[in-house]
Amino acid sequence: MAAGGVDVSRTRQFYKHSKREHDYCRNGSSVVEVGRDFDRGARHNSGYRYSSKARDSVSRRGVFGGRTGQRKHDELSRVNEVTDYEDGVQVPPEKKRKFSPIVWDRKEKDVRISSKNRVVPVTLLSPPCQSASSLDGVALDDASNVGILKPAVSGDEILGLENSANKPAVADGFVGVSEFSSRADLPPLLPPEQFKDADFGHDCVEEDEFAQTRNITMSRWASDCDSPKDLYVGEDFPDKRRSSLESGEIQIESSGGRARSSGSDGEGRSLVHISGDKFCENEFSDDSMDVDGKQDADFSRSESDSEDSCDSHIDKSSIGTQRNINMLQGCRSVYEFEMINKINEGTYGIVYKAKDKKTGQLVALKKVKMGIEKEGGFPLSSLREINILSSFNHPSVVGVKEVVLDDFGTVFMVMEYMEYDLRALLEVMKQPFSISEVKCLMLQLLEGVKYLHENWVLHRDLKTSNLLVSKEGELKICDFGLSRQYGSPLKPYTPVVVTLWYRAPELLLGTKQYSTAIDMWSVGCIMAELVAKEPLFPGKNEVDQLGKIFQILGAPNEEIWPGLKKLPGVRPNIKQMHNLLRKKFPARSFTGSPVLSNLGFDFLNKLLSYDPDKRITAEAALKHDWFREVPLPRSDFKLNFPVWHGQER
Ligand SMILES: Nc1ncnc2c1ncn2[C@@H]1O[C@H](COP(=O)(O)OP(=O)(O)OP(=O)(O)O)[C@@H](O)[C@H]1O
Repeated sequence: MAAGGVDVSRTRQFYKHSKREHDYCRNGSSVVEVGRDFDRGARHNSGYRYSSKARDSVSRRGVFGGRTGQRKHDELSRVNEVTDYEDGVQVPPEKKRKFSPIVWDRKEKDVRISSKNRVVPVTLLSPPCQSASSLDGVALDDASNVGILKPAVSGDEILGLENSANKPAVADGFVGVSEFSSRADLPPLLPPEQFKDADFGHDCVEEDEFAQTRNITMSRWASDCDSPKDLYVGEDFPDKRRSSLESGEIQIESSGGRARSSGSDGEGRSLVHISGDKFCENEFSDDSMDVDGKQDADFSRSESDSEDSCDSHIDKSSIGTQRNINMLQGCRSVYEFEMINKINEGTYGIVYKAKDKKTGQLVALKKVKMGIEKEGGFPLSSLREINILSSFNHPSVVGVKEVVLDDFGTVFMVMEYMEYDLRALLEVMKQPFSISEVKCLMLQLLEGVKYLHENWVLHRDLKTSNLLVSKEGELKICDFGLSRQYGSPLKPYTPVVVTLWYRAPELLLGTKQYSTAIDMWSVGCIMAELVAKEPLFPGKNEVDQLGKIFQILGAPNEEIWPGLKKLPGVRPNIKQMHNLLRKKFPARSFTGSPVLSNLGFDFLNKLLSYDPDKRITAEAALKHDWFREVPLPRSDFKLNFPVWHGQER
């Protein structure tokens, strides 16, 4: 293990030594670009150019506007629950202080949401410090209609949130927000151990079920203010019930409404606040608009909407380096973009390539699909994604510039446009990536994952189709719909996360207290896929998935994975005891098998360690000697595939 980290500047030096050429680019000629590419130069305008300088500055400056390493250390060391790392593996779960970049404020503010026919009072927790108070957000009313909040100026606000129908309250989907009729109804906080032996499965309640209130909150990500007092959500905080909330979780007030278990009629009031700015009055009567069809290749409409900005009241100096600076420039209309083509469709959104008519910049517009979660309405996973992405600023995390709306209230996330995703790329490539290219991609991925984990976010759905790549060879993590913040001590979360093929064994075995190691397992699966050009564990269901893992890595036992027998999940009947990973990735091959050097194999093994506490962390992974041996990470990595049309993609 190297003593120092492989930071990007060093990596770039490594790259320079690499002479290997792309061996796959010439094979991509059958793919034809159909979409119009208006402004290639503008691709990175809102994002972050992949330069060593810029990357260094991001890693040096810390993440949320000036939290220093020392400070972090002090805060962490104030408690006796610190996760430590030795030789890059997580030392068994000592506890660390819950410390999350999002802290929900505690002072309540009465706010009313203006509905077409009524004004709904909701409780808005005021931001912890001044800079955050100038921020707006997207909100849901009790009918799960989305609105964009006006900046708070007094305790008695009227917010422009149209409430068109008395639909059931916020969908939970993966998020599973608890609702209670009032604060007084809140059940007592259950300690995690009471959940330990609970059943789980597809009905398993998500972490938010353990949240006790539904309060509108303000993201701390919107603020530079990070006094330790603000950050503590633990014993310092008088209201234990609220302190039990996983910090940073989207909290929703539900008063006079229903408890989910009661299944009553959705009279409750709910509001979710995510960072943003600018009050936009919109009608949210129709939750979807067929952009493909009706709007055709242009979102044409009056362009004057975009002029309607509210910059004036924003103290930009207080915003720091966070990405939500873009959201502060006002909520624009989607008609200010010209749609070029559909790129792809996921569970939660349809992604279009579009051009900003004003700037000519290419963007990706992700249209939020309404009503796809259990209770209909605006999906909380999308709120979560917007909240997280608009707060993050890292070259390896896809940038969200702003949120725009159409006339029907459909929400679109405006993201920086990336030409490829890794899954699609692997499918069309005839040859696998070279090792130096894999290293280049892995370094970028690990930097992004390290950034997320340092900021207390688990992605929970890392996979090749959620890794976007630009023609310049930049990799960016996308799709934060399943991601969530975590804290310490760990709380029980649903194990039903992460796409099956990339799901860690502890999740498959039903653990509810998991941490960053689950993402690292996914990173291991991704690395194997990049090297071999095919998924490592393509299971058909959860038992089959575990079987595939056991067949290659050998069935785990208590010796290599202490605590294994306590995990509740079903084990496939596989007696294979030997680790056959080396056979799959030999040091040399004459048969075309993907090869890995000893260091490469050691690295992959550490990513795919059964025991999550021994699994390598992102930080340690970046320091692994594999990145320092020849072939070095490629410095001039570019992709020459034509950008294929959405339909083909
Ligand atoms: N910024 C972007 N630039 C270009 N393509 C993108 C961008 N964001 C997403 N895509 C494409 O759209 C696809 C779906 O995006 P995304 O994963 O964010 O949607 P989703 O609905 O959350 O998907 P999932 O079903 O995996 O949850 C991606 O796999 C990628 O191909």
